[in-house]
Amino acid sequence: MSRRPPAPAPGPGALARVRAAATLTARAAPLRLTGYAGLTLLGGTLPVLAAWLTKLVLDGLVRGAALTGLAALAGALALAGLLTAAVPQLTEYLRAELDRAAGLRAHDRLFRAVAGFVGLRRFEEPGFLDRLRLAQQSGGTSPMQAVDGVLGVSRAALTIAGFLGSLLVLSPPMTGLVLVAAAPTVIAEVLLARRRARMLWAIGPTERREFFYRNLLSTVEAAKEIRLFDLGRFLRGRMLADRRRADAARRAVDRRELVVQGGLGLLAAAVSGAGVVWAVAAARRGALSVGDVTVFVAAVAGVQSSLVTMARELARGHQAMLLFDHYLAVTTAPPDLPLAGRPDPLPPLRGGIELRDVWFRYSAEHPWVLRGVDLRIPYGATVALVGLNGAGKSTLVKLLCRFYDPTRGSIRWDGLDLRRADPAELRRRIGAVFQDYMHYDLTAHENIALGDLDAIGVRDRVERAAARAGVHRRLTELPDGYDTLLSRAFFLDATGAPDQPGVELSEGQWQRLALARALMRDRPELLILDEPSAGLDAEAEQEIHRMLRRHRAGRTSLLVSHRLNTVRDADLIVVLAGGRVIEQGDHATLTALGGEYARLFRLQSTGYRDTAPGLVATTGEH
Ligand SMILES: Nc1ncnc2c1ncn2[C@@H]1O[C@H](COP(=O)(O)OP(=O)(O)OP(=O)(O)O)[C@@H](O)[C@H]1O
Repeated sequence: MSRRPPAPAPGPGALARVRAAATLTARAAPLRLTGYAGLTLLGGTLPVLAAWLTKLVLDGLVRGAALTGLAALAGALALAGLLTAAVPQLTEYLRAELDRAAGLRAHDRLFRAVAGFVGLRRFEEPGFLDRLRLAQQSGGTSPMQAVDGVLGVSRAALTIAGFLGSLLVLSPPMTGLVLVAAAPTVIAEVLLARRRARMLWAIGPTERREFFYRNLLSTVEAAKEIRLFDLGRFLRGRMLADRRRADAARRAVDRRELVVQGGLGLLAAAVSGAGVVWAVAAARRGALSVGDVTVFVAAVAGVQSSLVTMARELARGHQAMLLFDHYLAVTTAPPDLPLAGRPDPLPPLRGGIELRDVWFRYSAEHPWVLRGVDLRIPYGATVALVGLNGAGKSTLVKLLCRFYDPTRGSIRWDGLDLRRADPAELRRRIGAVFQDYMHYDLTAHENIALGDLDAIGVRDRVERAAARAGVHRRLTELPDGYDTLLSRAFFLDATGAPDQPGVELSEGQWQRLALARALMRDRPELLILDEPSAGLDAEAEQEIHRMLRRHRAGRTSLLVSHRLNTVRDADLIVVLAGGRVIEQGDHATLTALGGEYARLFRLQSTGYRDTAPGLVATTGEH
């Protein structure tokens, strides 16, 4: 927490938030909410009813009232006792049920909202990620807590109103004293809740970092390097430092609560002690009956405890509201890309894709990555994009998929600016394999079928894609063939089968699987292959490129690769440097030109021919 994060943007007003939480809960389980609200409010009236019935019984006994009257009162008192015992149990059950229903709905909405961001920008904003973390943590419980807060306050208000009425009858000055003594509690609890919510927001980044260090400990990917470089102690130190910083912030709020709530508790005890002394003295003088004393004692205790409950419910509700605010901010966030109100239909690709003076940077604080790129990917042609690390190749791929819009300039699909197109429609027309592809902890079949969900149950389409990517045989050799779970983290069957752990593939095999996933779309109008063979052995690389050449024939495709021998037969090779296209042409033209491409190609082919150590066969750092 070296730097205080920016305060969260103000959310909707308190009433609007309560309404949103109540609507979400009511839509999740309307009947259960009605039952819960009814029982909660009934619970608020029962203590007052019991106190008055006790008073009437005692006064009746002292007066020597008739047996039938007394019996009726005693029966009513017993019934109130029964209800007092049963209502909390029922309320608790309904609360748990409502909590589950509202939690399910809230998580579903959150998942849909996050999956619905069409671009990637939100996932790179630290402030938004903090909100998302808080929304994920509290999203399932905060709507219910907010509703609970409102109902808790209403129940306490009912009890207070009942007892205050009783107190007013017995002693107006004492009523005022009890109220004055309770006011600071209400104010303090609300202020404490605000402070706690602000503290939770402030330690968000620290906790996120701590989670990162903690998570490293359990990931296979990090395990090798942690051991090799002996990073365990270093990472533990970092993790503990972050944990301690977050704990210190929590402790400071806990201590403040201890002091404030302890002091207020003592004040309340003093007031109620004074009240009891006054009531006993008044009864001794004959100003109060025995029943009056019992009602008075119950009323002072009832008002005080209900005021404390009300203050706590207010505070908890307030805290839940602030957390719910993060949930609302995520679920109602505006689109991360400006979407056309009525997108133009994307025409079938016939002419080609054109980048016109495309400038791009990831944000106003970041440097320009692309600086006026002009490029044409003609229909039916294979265009290869080459350049040093950091030249902007993957960024250009992301713009083509419309994960971002160009900062300036435009990308045109047969003349249509991609900003005017529906991103989902665009992505349906594209087949792509990215440099940083995913490993899904799912079966081999599912890992491939995700490329076209319509084929999730169609075995032969999945097998055809796997065969094209050269991984079919390996998959049939797995213990359960295509149904083998590709994971070391989970077991196949959530209900058991602990003797069937998953299988882990080699990186090259995973890459083929990612390629098979991309090839599930039978006839993509644009095929994007960003380093599709980086993890493959030389033989596999040749084989994959031979297959891809066949697959690409007559299709529009963009191939990004550092291995220049795999791009030499592309129709057009484009060299990117410093965010601009510096050369383009086919292999023969570019080698004859003797520029950057020729230099890189020579460097790589010399690396293969020369046996002298020290010669590097990669394109190096930009
Ligand atoms: N999400 C991001 N936010 C900010 N900067 C980024 C982001 N992604 C990439 N960059 C920056 O953009 C520049 C271009 O990155 P890009 O990944 O497009 O290069 P590349 O040509 O694909 O490199 P490589 O050959 O290493 O894959 C780099 O300087 C990188 O630091």
